[in-house]
Amino acid sequence: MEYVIIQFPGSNCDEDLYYVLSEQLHLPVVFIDYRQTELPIETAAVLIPGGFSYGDYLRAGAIARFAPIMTAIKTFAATGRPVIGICNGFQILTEAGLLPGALRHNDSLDFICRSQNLIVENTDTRFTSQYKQNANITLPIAHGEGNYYCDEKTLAQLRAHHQIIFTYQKNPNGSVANIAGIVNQRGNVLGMMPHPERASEAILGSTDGLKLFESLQQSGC
Ligand SMILES: NC(=O)CC[C@H](N)C(=O)O
Repeated sequence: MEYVIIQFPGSNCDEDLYYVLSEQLHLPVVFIDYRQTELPIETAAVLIPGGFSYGDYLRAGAIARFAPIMTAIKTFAATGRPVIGICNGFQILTEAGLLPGALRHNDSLDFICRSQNLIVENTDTRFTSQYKQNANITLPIAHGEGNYYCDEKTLAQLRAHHQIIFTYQKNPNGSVANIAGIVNQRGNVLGMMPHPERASEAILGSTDGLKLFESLQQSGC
């Protein structure tokens, strides 16, 4: 089985993800170009990396959602297998309708790049099983459009189904309910603004991100 990293024009965290999965966890990983129309038959999980797909023109993720590979990703997600979108990947997943809500410009209108303290709100997922419930972790954030928005009804549904996975300890961007990461109702699609791949090795200052990929590995993918 292979871990598949999607490369869009403007992706810039694809190599970081590749490094963590292949060099640190010794998992089989392949890159798939956004112009492809199919995923490998042996795909274990799809990872959409951070970056500035299509230069964030119109709205981050708004053009990438029309890329040829997105149809195959939707079909894959519909089978219940795991899809992770990190930062720009989260933006693409909301634009594509695979996750509810939207990512708006940070309320400060500044691009924010710094370490951020988070709370792991739900460890009963295939992405977070290796964390302790309510653990305080530190991951980097780096975004201009990380301000998660959804309406009251959607927020109530997210809460009712325990779909809020990560929250900010101190809200950096105006996100509704301090939301930093969510899953879909079925629990197989995760979107998060912080970057676990940038916190997966001691030399980077934090290894708090590694558990996310270890959780996925432990889930049998
Ligand atoms: N590192 C990222 O993926 C963030 C870039 C993102 N497109 C933004 O909101 O600015």
